[in-house]
Amino acid sequence: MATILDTIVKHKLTEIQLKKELLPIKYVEQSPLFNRACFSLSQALKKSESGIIAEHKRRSPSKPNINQNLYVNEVLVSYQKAGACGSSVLTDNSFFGGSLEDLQLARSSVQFPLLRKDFIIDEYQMLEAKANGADVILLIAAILSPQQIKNFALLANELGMEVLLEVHNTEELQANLQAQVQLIGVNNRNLKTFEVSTEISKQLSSLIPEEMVKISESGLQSTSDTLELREYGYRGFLIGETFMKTENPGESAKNFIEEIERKK
Ligand SMILES: O=P(O)(O)OC[C@@H](O)[C@@H](O)c1c[nH]c2ccccc12
Repeated sequence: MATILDTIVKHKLTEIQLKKELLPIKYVEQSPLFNRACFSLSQALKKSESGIIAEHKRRSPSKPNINQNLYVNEVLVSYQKAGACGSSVLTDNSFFGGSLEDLQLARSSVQFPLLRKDFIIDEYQMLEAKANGADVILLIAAILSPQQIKNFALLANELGMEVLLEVHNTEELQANLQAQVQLIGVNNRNLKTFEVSTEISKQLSSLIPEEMVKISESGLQSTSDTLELREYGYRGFLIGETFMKTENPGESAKNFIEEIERKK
């Protein structure tokens, strides 16, 4: 049976073909944002006590309505004020209700690292990420070959962006230890079944090379989750729904970060 990931990737392929016809790469590279210097998420996380990367996410395949009533620029400004290290902005439209315009609006609102959260399967999307304001791109091991990950990571680094490589099991991690990536994210959510458990972050932590910043992604609901994972070497915590499902995500992020600082 086709999983949701297969469906998303299939859809992306068509979408990218169309985009390449509408806007060839040479025009993407002419964006005023294309040559700017990027913010470093890995540096921000290393310096931070809380390590929170706060995500803007309206909906997802498993949650059709997280929060559709907010303005991305307002959410992002409040995340930065709350003391987040950076933000992740969903740019997939069909399955998550985001867009590249969201990323651009985010870029014009804040001065901290932005991750383009999408399903990257083609170099075109990396150029597009840079041209629309991203500092970091996500590469998902479950949908790419180790060779693609190596090549994509090199290109992203050449463009001045950092790479967050997302894995969900030992095989995906071990197959990609050669890639030049700055950040490794362990997704606590199995994208094939939607099950969530922080156990996977704990299990994989000791297999991640020291020089890569460890990030635990998804399903994090409380400060005790992040404080416990810090003991396993995690320095970054990617949180979407816990903040976005509230009326004021920035306020939720602020309370979360203040609580971490109090407990430490
Ligand atoms: O909303 P959560 O459970 O806090 O999760 C955030 C983030 O980790 C999640 O949105 C995510 C992780 N990897 C992805 C890949 C694609 C789309 C989304 C994601």
